[in-house]
Amino acid sequence: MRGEPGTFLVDSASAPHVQLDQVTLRRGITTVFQGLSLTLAEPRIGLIGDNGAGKSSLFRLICGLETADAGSVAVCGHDVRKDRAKLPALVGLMFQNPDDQIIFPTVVEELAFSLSPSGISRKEARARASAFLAARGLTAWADRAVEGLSQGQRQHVCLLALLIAAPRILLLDEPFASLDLPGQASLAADIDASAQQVIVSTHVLAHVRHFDRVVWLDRGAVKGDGPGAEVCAAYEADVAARPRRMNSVPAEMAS
Ligand SMILES: Nc1ncnc2c1ncn2[C@@H]1O[C@H](COP(=O)(O)OP(=O)(O)OP(=O)(O)O)[C@@H](O)[C@H]1O
Repeated sequence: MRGEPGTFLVDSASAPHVQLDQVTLRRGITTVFQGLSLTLAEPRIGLIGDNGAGKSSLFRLICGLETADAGSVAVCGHDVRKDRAKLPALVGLMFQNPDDQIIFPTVVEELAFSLSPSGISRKEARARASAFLAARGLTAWADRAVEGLSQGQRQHVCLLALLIAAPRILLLDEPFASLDLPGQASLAADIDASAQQVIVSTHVLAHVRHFDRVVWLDRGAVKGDGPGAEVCAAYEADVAARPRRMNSVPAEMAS
């Protein structure tokens, strides 16, 4: 159900949703968003766009890691600036780089830490983390040193840490990037099966083409917004029509 361009009307106040109202965000000398308004309420949403379009910045705003210079960001009706204590139960981010997320030396400790906002004891958290790994056939991972895992395995740990915390909204920032094919299939199944709202940023359109909604960001603005098949096709056509880059310098840096 659509309202103004780029916005959706939320059917139920209790459904997980994110609302940005006239958001301006500057990072360093870059204005990433200027007056961006967006309502994200569908259960599965893809986020696509060129390098530097603002996908990670949008996620950082939603989970309170960045503060808007103007405008407001609300998650499930809670202003992210004012209701910070409520955020862990509402929204979680799987970082693009696992090393930005993982802080504990072993897998089980990292997962147990994800449960700390729930207020349970460390012992109970560790027991639940162990049981969670066992239920997924990953008992052998529990005491493994995170630094001894591959990049893709660390990315998997980040996903597990998010799943065990079970916030109402999962933000996955290029989650497929380092995964092998079985890992990608497993993650896609996890996303499909998730009871939570899942918003996925990716450069691999096959992972979001079937979503009911995909948002295409272009230099901080919404350039396409609608069914995944349509928006992905429009983005591909746009890319195909551009002059081919002579080297790998991003367009924003080439001018
Ligand atoms: N730490 C930072 N300090 C200053 N500017 C930043 C920082 N991180 C990103 N930016 C700028 O913010 C803009 C948006 O970057 P962002 O990382 O959100 O894009 P993205 O769409 O996630 O890109 P990618 O697909 O490469 O991950 C870019 O112009 C980038 O140069």
